[in-house]
Amino acid sequence: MPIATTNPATGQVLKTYDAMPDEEIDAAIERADLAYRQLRGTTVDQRGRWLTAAADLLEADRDATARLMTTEMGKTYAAAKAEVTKCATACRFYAANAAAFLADEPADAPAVKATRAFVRYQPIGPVLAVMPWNFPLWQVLRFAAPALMAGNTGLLKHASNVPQTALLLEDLFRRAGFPEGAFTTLLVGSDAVDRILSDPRVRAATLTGSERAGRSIAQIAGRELKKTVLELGGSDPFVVMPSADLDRAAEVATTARCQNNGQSCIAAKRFIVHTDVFDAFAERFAANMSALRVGDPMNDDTDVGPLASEGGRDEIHAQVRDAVDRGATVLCGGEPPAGPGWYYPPTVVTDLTPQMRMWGEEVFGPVAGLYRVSSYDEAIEVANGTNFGLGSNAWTRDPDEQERFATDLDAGNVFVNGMTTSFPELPFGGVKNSGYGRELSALGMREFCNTKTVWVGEGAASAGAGAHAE
Ligand SMILES: O=CCCC(=O)O
Repeated sequence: MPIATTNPATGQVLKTYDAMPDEEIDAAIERADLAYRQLRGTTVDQRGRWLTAAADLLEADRDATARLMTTEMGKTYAAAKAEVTKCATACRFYAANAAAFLADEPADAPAVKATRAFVRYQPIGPVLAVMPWNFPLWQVLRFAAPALMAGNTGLLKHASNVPQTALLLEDLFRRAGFPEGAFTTLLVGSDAVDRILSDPRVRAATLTGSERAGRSIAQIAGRELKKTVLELGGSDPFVVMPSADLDRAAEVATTARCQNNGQSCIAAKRFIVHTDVFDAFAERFAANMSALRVGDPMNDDTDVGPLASEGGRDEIHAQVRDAVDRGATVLCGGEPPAGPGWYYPPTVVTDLTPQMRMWGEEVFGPVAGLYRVSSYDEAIEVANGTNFGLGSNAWTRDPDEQERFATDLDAGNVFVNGMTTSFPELPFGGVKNSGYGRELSALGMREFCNTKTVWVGEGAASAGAGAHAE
């Protein structure tokens, strides 16, 4: 895939880049390693000041950054502005909380026959981040903010269709004051990942992307014995039970499916509805989906912009066609409009069967699958019946059912009477083929720390648990 900015609203190639040669990659890794040695010697307060400066810059440059993201991958300008704001919030969150997250944790010293025992969190070095185009700023920031606060450095291999956003990120951290090399964008293709991750100076990798990309990174990291955090695809269930507030559920379902033009790993994709309320929900949902305005992502009144690539648009249309050819029913949408741009209308498909691609595959666009079930158990069976397990949503006003869904849904996130959303305060990640490890919260920061056990016997000097935070 060429490294290029191509406007999905027009199909026009706006800017292309050559991939970095190997010598430049090696030099960047060297700078990242040197910066790590420098950064780990700074205080958490200092790093917090730099990250706060990054938040200030993000807010000051919000509109221009949002325009760039919209131009590169087609999300609506309104969504892009919200993404920038969310990134600034995450930076402030980690600037404020890193000291607590990194503080020594005292353990029960007498139980382990020590005078003192504690856990200390320390950085591990340069981390490779392989990131996707769908939230081109947020996916990177949610790795970079905790990683830099912990004293690690970052090497970014971003998706090839968002090179300018990738370069903006490097510039952001430099302008915020982080040392040269603390965060570097590598304009490279995926063929360079093996070389980068095999370098002994690179200590770990995080990837948000496809299952195929996750397997590839995990293989290299396995060979090199390096830690990985993987956030892969999802085909999130959205279960609606008879006691649900149907108007609200149908409204949130529409947002949950079509957020980011339908291209979110945690978008609700499979709508599993109890037969008692199926028709009422389906009518509301299809009406809401049909009412969404599809068009130029820069227009304020656009709800759904183009898909990020022609291939992505063709893929979801092929999934819909496959379902229809095998007997599914389209309640709305289902045909891409003529004309320039990679648009696809909000679509609802029902009468799905396990033979259809849509049943088990992730659909990465504004296309909803609607499933009828006749009991709680059947809802759980369908909801858990894919290889994915990222987010999940359950709509019920029955407190017992709420409890049961929280336990029974096989996913990294369960949202009851709401849509799956990432928050800096909450861990984020999946199970099954949706990946492993957690981003965000204290857990996300500690994924790339050495969780060091310190045991001190008789006669030791008095450094110790409680205050230390690098
Ligand atoms: O695409 C997956 C992540 C989406 C989010 O964090 O909101």
